[in-house]
Amino acid sequence: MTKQNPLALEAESGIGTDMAVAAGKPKSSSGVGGGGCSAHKPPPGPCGGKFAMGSAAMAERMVLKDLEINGPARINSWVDSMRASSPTHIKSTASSLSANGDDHTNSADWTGNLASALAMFDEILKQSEGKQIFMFSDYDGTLSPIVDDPDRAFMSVAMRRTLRKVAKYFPTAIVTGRCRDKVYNFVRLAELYYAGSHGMDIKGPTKPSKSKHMIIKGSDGSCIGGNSQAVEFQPASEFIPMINEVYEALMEKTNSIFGCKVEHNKFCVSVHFRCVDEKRWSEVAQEVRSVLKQYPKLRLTQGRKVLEIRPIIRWDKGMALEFLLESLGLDNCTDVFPVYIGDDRSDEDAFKVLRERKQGCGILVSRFPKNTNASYYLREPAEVLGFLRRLVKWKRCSLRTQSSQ
Ligand SMILES: O=P(O)(O)OC[C@H]1O[C@H](O[C@H]2O[C@H](CO)[C@@H](O)[C@H](O)[C@H]2O)[C@H](O)[C@@H](O)[C@@H]1O
Repeated sequence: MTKQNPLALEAESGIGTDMAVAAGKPKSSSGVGGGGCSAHKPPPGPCGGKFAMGSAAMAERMVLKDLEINGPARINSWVDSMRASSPTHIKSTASSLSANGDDHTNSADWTGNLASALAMFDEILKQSEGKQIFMFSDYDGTLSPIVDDPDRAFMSVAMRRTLRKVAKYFPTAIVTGRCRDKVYNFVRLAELYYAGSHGMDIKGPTKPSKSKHMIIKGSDGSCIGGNSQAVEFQPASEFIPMINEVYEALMEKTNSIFGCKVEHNKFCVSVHFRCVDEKRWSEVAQEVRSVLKQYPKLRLTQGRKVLEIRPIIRWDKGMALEFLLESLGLDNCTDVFPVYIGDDRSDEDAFKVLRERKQGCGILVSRFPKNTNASYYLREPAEVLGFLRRLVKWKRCSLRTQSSQ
């Protein structure tokens, strides 16, 4: 396997940054490389592969981003960007659509763009023939519907039940921008892999699974992978003090903006403006910028009515996906078919990885057409549930057929 260092800066690759973060001098010495950080666990990759580099070495490779900092135009462009990424939905005849007002301004449909993963279900199965499906899913907007209060983004009982069945038949991972503990509290399935904080906090199953997928056989019958070893990885642990500091500062600065909510996601921070009057979005942007100016080693991306502040390391959901495959010894394996389902911009990194690897498939959850690296779409979490149920049903049937032969 080629040993590359993926843990370099976004700025070096020029990928992934949705909004420019104002550059300035570091506020204090408590940032990268500063004391008091939680211990870094080396990645458990079976062959010390491309994820073997420690986060200290990664931090050394950091350089500042060359970003604009001044002028009112800058804030205007932030607000434009916030609007573009979260346009208010104009109520259309499709009355069930977007109670959350962040899909699209028109009622265009997917027809003619991407194919539905439900309609193409048999084709997806055909592609996966003879391969081990590895299920990856985002959480918010994918397994749970988007709601105003991020603390109340519960998954339905049916979704949880189905996810448990999915995990019985396929290695299954939740990959989310959320703090890992928080998403775990929503999902409460110990047999899953979790990659929280946009993949910067990865942990394998904590419960021995009764699953039927742990040993994966190669076409010659040899064992090519399994989850025999514990998976745990935190490539951004040095950033914890900095993230804590930024969280406190953002809480204070946005305190007076009604509806604004700051969420601590351990290795990143989310500033929610879903419930903020649009007239005050520029204030949100202003305050976030004023804080981020002090932290050149943090960057800003956008999700659905949320500004996400995270370390400027080259690490994202796509790399988390690759890391998990490698941890299971499956990264070079053609007998694996990863299926990644997600609704957010950050999920595009994972879709892109699959597209580039020409492996598995990405499924975008969206009611409206978007530019995407995914291969299929599902409209909403209810359709995700339908897809997962079909997958379970199909697997059960094929196992039954196999055992009766
Ligand atoms: O990667 P994800 O699991 O999609 O996480 C991205 C963000 O998801 C959450 O926010 C989103 O869902 C909330 C609840 O439905 C909604 O109120 C918010 O507007 C959405 O942006 C989560 O709260 C954030 O921390 C994540 O960054």
